[in-house]
Amino acid sequence: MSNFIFSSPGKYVQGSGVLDELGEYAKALGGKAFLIADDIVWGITGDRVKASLEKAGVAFYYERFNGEASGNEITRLASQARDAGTELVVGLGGGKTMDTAKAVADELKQRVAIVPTIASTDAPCSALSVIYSDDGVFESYRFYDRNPDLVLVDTHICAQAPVRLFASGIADGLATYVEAQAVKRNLSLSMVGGKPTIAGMAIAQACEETLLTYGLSAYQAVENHVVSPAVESVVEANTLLSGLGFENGGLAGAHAIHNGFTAIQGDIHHLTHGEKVAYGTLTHMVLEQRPDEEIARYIRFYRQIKMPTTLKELHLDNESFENLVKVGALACSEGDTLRNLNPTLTAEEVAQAIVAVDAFSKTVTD
Ligand SMILES: NC(=O)c1ccc[n+]([C@@H]2O[C@H](COP(=O)([O-])OP(=O)(O)OC[C@H]3O[C@@H](n4cnc5c(N)ncnc54)[C@H](O)[C@@H]3O)[C@@H](O)[C@H]2O)c1
Ligand SMILES: [Zn+2]
Repeated sequence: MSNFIFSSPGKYVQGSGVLDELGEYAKALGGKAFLIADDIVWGITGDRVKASLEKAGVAFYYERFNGEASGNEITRLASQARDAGTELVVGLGGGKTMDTAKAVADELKQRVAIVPTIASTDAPCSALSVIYSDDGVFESYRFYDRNPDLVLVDTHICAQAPVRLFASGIADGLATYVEAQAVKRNLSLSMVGGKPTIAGMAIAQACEETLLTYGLSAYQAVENHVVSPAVESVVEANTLLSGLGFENGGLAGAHAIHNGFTAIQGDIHHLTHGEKVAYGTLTHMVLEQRPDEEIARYIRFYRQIKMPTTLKELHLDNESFENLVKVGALACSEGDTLRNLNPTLTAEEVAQAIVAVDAFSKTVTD
């Protein structure tokens, strides 16, 4: 018998302007920080990060993130950090930067602080990284003993980012309760290797409720680059509730199908994690035969926040059925979570559900 397990980050701090407090919070984790960010993110945050760390007396070394959470990039950065003699890893940016920072900290057995600059995924709080090849094909999940020691989210910065990334975070968050329910129903295990706790399921449910209640007005506020109370709630749902919810509730079809999409070459590569997860969630719902009206509700909501609900919007309308079976095959692979939805599913059945989502979506009226 497995145990009930709940795992979470050491500290979560969210607020408008909170980036200026990074130094104060980081000080408790180490005296010399290794900072990872790409050029865009460093351009947005660099000066404030440096000022805040200097003020708190935390020394630092900055290294540019090259863009992919791959084994080679992790090895390169870990070796830089070793040479620089730093004690703490700080990852600033989107999901790939955070996943890389967590892996680098794991290589070095050091503490890690995560500073999301977009509310685009539920990567910040989790004790795992999604690892890709240098070319961006999904390879594996890498699990850690502990969650990040600190997650610090500046809501003002997240609201300045493109609204598409914010909507992608909402879509990633909407998958959380759908998948956790499948895990629970199938008596499967969560991402922390335990049976889902009441806490884990309640958080996943609160995530869905928050997003469906405030998601649209928050989307409109971020489109205008302002922070409203709804934006604060949705940033928390995208980041904390979704993160705790998926990890402690578990993943199933939506994310396995998202991972499957990386098997296809072409324009789908330019879509965000959340956009692919949105379609994966609808496919998951078709596979578990949710009532039409429930699926239609999700389709209408995704449309309002401009997430894809058709194969055309996924740039897969010209793809052969054979290639969709390849997506299904990758989703069905041993290391992935489709079995938590239904262990008997085949690659063909997944491909058919992908087509069925498109057919149904075209008939749903606003
Ligand atoms: N480890 C986990 O638990 C977990 C969970 C969900 C997703 N993921 C992973 O996260 C990755 C996707 O993350 P993502 O969608 O954030 O994309 P990303 O990390 O690939 O890219 C984010 C992009 O947004 C830019 N950006 C960041 N902040 C910005 C800002 N404030 N303004 C303008 N641009 C900004 C960055 O420069 C970058 O180009 C995938 O690899 C996925 O597998 C991991
Ligand atoms: Zn996700």
